Amino acid sequence: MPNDKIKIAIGADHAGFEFKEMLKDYLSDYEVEDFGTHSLDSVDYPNFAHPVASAVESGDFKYGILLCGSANGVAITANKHQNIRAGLCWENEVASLVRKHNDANVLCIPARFVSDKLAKEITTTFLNTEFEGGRHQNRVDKISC
Ligand SMILES: O=C(CO)[C@H](O)[C@H](O)[C@H](O)COP(=O)(O)O
Repeated sequence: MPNDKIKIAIGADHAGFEFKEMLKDYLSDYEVEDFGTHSLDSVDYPNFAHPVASAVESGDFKYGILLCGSANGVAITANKHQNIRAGLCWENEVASLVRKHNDANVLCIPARFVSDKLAKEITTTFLNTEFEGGRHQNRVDKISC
């Protein structure tokens, strides 16, 4: 039987490690590949943000999820990749808008600034919201330089 689950690449630094583990359990309806980190030991977020961004950029994964303390480090890193649109989401409405308006393909969650309940809600919203296209497609097309 073909596996038609949506593929998600997930990664975090030490600050996002526990939320990453929680989200992996939460996302049982998806095929989730964990790009690390695998403990609470202090690590450097680019070591995980680059591989997740590359995995999405290659087309092997539909979405990426990245977590660090503020989510700025992982978002800045992921957005260095040409075809990545990584959005920092700290509440549900922002997660909805980053899909509807920006066609984001990487969700960045600030683990030190949201509850685990909100992190789950943000993730659900992101994964279930479609890009609206239209005027937003024109703008997304102008992002690359
Ligand atoms: O890089 C970040 C901010 O842009 C992330 O929030 C990191 O998780 C944070 O910098 C880690 O800080 P720590 O003091 O080394 O735990």
